[in-house]
Amino acid sequence: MEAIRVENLVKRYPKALAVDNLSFTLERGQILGLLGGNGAGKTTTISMLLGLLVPTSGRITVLGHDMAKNRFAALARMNFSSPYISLPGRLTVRENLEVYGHLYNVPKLKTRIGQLAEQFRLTELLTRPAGDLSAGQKTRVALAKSLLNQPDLLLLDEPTASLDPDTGDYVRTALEDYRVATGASILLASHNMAEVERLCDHVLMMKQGRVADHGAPEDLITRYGREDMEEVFLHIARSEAI
Ligand SMILES: Nc1ncnc2c1ncn2[C@@H]1O[C@H](COP(=O)(O)OP(=O)(O)OP(=O)(O)O)[C@@H](O)[C@H]1O
Repeated sequence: MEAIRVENLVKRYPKALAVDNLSFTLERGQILGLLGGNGAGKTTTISMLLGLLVPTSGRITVLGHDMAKNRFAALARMNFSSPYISLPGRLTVRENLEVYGHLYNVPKLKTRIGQLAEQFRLTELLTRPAGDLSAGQKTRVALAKSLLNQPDLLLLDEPTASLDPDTGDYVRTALEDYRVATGASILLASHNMAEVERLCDHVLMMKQGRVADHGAPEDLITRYGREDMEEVFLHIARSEAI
């Protein structure tokens, strides 16, 4: 059974067809990269996978559950981080993690928060209001929050966009370790092609809401006769074809 199965997914806004008949699967234990230029439909797709947006049509199955009928069963076993969703700013970092921990019914919450604070270098920040943190510090809190319930499926929208190179590298290692330790599946939307090459087993290149191409990063690089995923991305993004 796949972690995610998306079939003929469509999201039509009044003035934009954001997702246009999208189909893909994420195999268990794999990391799938969702790539595409600005406005390609990545965030809209992730929002539908999370049940935050209702699809215009199509079907989403997450961890065996049809999201239209049984999304709470799936949501309990998944989590996400996104720069577009901010944590309550007046609550401290610890209070934020406690609120989410209770929502997810996390056992031994204090210990879990301590582990994640250490892992994401947040220990010194636990008593600070979340709203006062820098962009990179907020990102680390969002990542800690995303692992609170030890999800089987993690949806990450540009997880390292605001991190300095050292912290970005550290976070990528943490995500790899989490996947190896738990067998979790990860969907990763990213504009960082070096990150995609390092982390992703498979990538899906979106353009105007559709799949422009897909494959393992090394296969795409060979197929397009390029040096790296940055070049493959530019080639697909600049070509006329979808
Ligand atoms: N709430 C909304 N209402 C109307 N149109 C929207 C809304 N959200 C997104 N869109 C449109 O849907 C399309 C896809 O946007 P989306 O945010 O999914 O792209 P993206 O691939 O995540 O882009 P980026 O890399 O810039 O974050 C765009 O044309 C955008 O203008």
